[in-house]
Amino acid sequence: MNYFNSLPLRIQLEELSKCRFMDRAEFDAGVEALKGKKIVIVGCGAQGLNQGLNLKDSGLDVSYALRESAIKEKRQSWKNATDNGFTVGTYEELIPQADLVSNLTPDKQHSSVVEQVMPLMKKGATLSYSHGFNIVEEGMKIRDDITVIMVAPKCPGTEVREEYKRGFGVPTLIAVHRENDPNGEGLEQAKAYAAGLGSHLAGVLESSFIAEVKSDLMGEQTILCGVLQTGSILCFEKMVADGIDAGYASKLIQQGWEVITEALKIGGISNMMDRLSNPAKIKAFDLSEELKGIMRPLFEKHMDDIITGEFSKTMMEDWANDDKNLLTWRAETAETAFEKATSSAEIDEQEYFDHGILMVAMVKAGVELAFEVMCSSGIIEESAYYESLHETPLIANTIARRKLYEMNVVISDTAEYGCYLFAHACVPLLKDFMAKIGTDVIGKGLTVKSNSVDNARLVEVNDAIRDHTVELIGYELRGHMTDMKRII
Ligand SMILES: NC(=O)C1=CN([C@@H]2O[C@H](COP(=O)(O)OP(=O)(O)OC[C@H]3O[C@@H](n4cnc5c(N)ncnc54)[C@H](OP(=O)(O)O)[C@@H]3O)[C@@H](O)[C@H]2O)C=CC1
Ligand SMILES: CC[C@](O)(C(C)=O)C(=O)O
Ligand SMILES: [Mg+2]
Ligand SMILES: [Mg+2]
Repeated sequence: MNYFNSLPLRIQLEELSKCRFMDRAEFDAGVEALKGKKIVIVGCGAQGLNQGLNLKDSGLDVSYALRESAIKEKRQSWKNATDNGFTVGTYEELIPQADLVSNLTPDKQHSSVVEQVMPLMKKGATLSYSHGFNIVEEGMKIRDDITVIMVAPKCPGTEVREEYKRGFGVPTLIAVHRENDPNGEGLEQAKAYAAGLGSHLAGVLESSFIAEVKSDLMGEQTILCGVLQTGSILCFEKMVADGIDAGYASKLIQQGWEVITEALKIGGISNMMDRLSNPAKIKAFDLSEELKGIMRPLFEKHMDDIITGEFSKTMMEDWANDDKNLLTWRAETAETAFEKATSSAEIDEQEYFDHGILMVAMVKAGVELAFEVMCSSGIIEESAYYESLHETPLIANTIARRKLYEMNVVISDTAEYGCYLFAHACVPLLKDFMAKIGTDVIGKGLTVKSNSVDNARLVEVNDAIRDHTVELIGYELRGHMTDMKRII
């Protein structure tokens, strides 16, 4: 039963809007609350491996419980854990001694994993998640003596590790399930876990399972993955159809998302737009306004379906149908012309902006729309910021490595499903828009020789960019991220 839908409206609204930016001083105790405790992570995939490595490097005692077949067959999860020197065992061997069990298996498996693990957990232990789907959308009930917490990095697992190694962290939402905090210790444990990941250096929000689930699903389906997938496919097809070399087009997109969104990460939409010449900025602004008009109903549909539970219902139907949609969409993505092209050509950093005006417009439109629609549904600005603007560069990093394949491997299966769902609706939606697009905004750059523009219009555009709420909250939140490391 859908837990969110079972709650009275008053509690739904309270949970949805729960979000408090935590002060760095609240983490002065570091990992103390988990020091000397046995942490057993179930699953050693994208989040499991990288979270475990950070926790171990932060001085915590981490081991991995894997299903028996993974151990017997020495599967990748077993290799991930053993190659990194962790103790690995079956549920029966490790779970009974665990003080904290972190469930980092795919969302689809949560019910079955929790049903196997729960009877083995000792009295008073803690169960942790990195995404609340199982609790919120499936209504999983956890034994009364068990504390249930969430530590959800707003980021792919690979970047959880990379940012930690750079001496930083990734913004993370923490929460305690309101039905399961028997000893009132959940928050201290979640804080210690987040500190072990390095997240306190980037910013931790004290939130709720519900706010995390609804905002996480929305971010990943739309701007974070859906828009980048849609944009990659459409921009590549357009360039090649207009005679641009496929190797150049492929590189412009594959690396372009990372270069463009690095500007976003450092200085928000304002800085990203400021990287364009005056005429190109005005062009990108106009394109993004048009894109926002076309895509807004689709963003709203995704948000509505996430809030009502319609999205989770249809995804769970696909789980029950052996992931037919997910696997078909995954295979189709592998066959797209963009995915198959080889990226070649030398491209200067500035050229990614000058020749990628449409990509800049897509990022701006996607970030603003995701942020606006999340906030209009009761999600707090800080949370909406992390799920839109902040995380986009981290996802773009994955495309820069090995295109859409890498992005879809690294993100969770839930995010991958939502990404394809969005892209399948968005690609046809933008057909007429793309028919009017020329190589001046994607591939070659504007043909104008001068940087001259009408002053009044430039002021109007700059004001609209800078006054957007995502910029105002972003300015404040980035102020807390002074340790952030540059990657370009
Ligand atoms: N991917 C990401 O970057 C993010 C993920 N999350 C959340 O983190 C959680 C983990 O996701 P993610 O890291 O993507 O997962 P992965 O798909 O990368 O890893 C899954 C791990 O679970 C194991 N596993 C799979 N099926 C089962 C099963 N039936 N029983 C036991 N173990 C199983 C796999 O090992 P094997 O098959 O060998 O047994 C593998 O080690 C999810 O809740 C997700 O929403 C949150 C933020 C970002
Ligand atoms: C972007 C998708 C994500 O929510 C994440 C990496 O934060 C996921 O589920 O993978
Ligand atoms: Mg996420
Ligand atoms: Mg997710």
